[in-house]
Amino acid sequence: MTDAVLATKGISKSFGALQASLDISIDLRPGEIHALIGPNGAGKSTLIQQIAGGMKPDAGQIFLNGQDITALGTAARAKRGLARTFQISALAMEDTVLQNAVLGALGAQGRPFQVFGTALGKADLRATAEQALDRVGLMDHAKTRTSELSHGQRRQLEVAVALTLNPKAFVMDEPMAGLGTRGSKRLTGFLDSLREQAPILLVEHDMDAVFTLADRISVLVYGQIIATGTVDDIRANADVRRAYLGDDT
Ligand SMILES: Nc1ncnc2c1ncn2[C@@H]1O[C@H](COP(=O)(O)OP(=O)(O)OP(=O)(O)O)[C@@H](O)[C@H]1O
Repeated sequence: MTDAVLATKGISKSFGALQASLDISIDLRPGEIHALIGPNGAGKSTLIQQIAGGMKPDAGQIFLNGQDITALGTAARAKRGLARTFQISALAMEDTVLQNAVLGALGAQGRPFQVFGTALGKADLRATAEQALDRVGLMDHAKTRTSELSHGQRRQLEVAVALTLNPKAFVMDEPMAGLGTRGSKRLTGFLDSLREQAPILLVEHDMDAVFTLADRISVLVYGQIIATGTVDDIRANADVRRAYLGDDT
């Protein structure tokens, strides 16, 4: 598996006659943002779910830091440092920003059911949570109720919660969805800086964000990776232009 942080090897998954993933091998290297793009229904979510542990592949393996994690469930993968963000939001909207981050830190320690009042008092948990909030620029909003945050700030808070797990790799599912132009630009800048922390496998429809952020792009069409390469490689690839980007790009 060379030095890949996260890798799939020959992942396949079908739903009846529909082949949603076909022999997919991709990897995520230290410090990179690897974007996964493809038309609607190409199989991006299916692949991400198999990587995160919510869906079992019919065949193939998934490796985190060279270790085979295929048999592990979502929680076990998360504990090992696979941080999936931006699926249906797991934030507690009525709690404060700090409380959400502390809850994340609690989960990271395997104590998710500890009484909340006690948890906030625990200096180590609070320190972990505050450090994560500081990293994403939300410390000024620590006491703000989460429901009062903008969409973009909620995305940042989700990253902060993920950071309390000390992630080895991020898997991000459409972080730009629902954000306006300004919000997308801001989040793009933030994700750009986050790759130093841990590499990011990024599923995203916003091509401006993808072309700005991605070190490499893989293109998925009908369950198969048809190309992997740099932004320039992908822009110039005739198959990709035909299948996905349109010939006018
Ligand atoms: N649980 C399921 N049962 C049956 N078919 C499914 C299931 N999940 C996904 N599919 C089908 O698998 C194919 C791939 O779907 P998937 O959601 O992975 O695509 P996607 O690339 O994420 O699409 P989008 O960009 O619209 O989110 C689609 O044809 C979809 O209808």
